Amino acid sequence: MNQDTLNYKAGYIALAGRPNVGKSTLVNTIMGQKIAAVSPKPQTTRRRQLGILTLPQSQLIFVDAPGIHLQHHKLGEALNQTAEEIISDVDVIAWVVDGSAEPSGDDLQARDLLIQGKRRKKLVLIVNKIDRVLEENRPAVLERYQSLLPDARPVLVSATTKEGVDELLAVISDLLPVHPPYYDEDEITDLYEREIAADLIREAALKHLREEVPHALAVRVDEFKEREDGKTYVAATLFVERESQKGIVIGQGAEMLKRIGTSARVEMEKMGDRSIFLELRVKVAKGWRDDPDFLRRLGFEIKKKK
Ligand SMILES: Nc1nc2c(ncn2[C@@H]2O[C@H](COP(=O)(O)OP(=O)(O)OP(=O)(O)O)[C@@H](O)[C@H]2O)c(=O)[nH]1
Repeated sequence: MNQDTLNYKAGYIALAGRPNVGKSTLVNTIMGQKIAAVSPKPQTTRRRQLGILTLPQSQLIFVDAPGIHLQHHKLGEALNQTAEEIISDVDVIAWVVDGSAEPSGDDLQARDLLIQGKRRKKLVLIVNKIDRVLEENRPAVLERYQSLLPDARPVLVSATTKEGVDELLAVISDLLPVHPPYYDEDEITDLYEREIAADLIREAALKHLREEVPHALAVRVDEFKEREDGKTYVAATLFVERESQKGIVIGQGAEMLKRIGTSARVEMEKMGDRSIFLELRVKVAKGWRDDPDFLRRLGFEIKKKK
């Protein structure tokens, strides 16, 4: 074993914060490709998202914890529970906040959840969106958030301009335990392809449907396989709660579903650099948001790290 292998660091990092602070955008920036669903609407991240960054000296496994929020549905509970469980199972917890906004009640709620599960965890404070903050105001913004989590190592970043992102990676790498890499570089793509496909389809649906159905929509990827003609065949089901929503998702003459399919396919092709044949269908699953079995099947469960 050479020196490098002995000092290699690897670990899990939870990105936690209220919805819309830019967690998904940050993961995408760090990974340099589209991994997590990004949308201007809050609460797009419905389940555990992973981006794994393998550097020469460290492997950073990002867990994009769901936006922590209160909701009456069981889905809300599942989201909060997921966040808690993720946090108890990581090496570093990063509290992501929006530096262009004042700290809000939701921020504090997210922070309290982090502190609760803190036990021996390393903390990082990621103040995002600093491209929207004037240079001279940045120290004050940093101080305001830092006073809310004084034990954390603070970093100012912009997920959109990439400012501060290298420093962030250095700070996190520094906090990780010495550990061999958890994943081979090749393994990473296969592992998450289906999940990424489901997210891209969901994202496309949210984009086209606007306010009409979003929260009642779940996506399951049923098939994902390479075909002999070189295309990748992907079949997925969009679940809605009511017949009327099914009609909206399909649209007149299946126009809406076609539009969703095209957008999703384009994004999937961009990401994977290959041709995709995408088949979508829509099904009604009444009350799926309150059905624990359904939620579990869609991936709202915690896989323990290996
Ligand atoms: N100006 C600016 N906008 C950003 C930055 N990071 C994210 N955004 C925008 O903020 C909005 C929310 O970003 P997301 O990445 O979807 O937020 P999120 O925290 O993952 O939200 P959920 O998925 O709902 O938990 C999007 O419109 C992003 O384009 C940033 O550094 N600067």
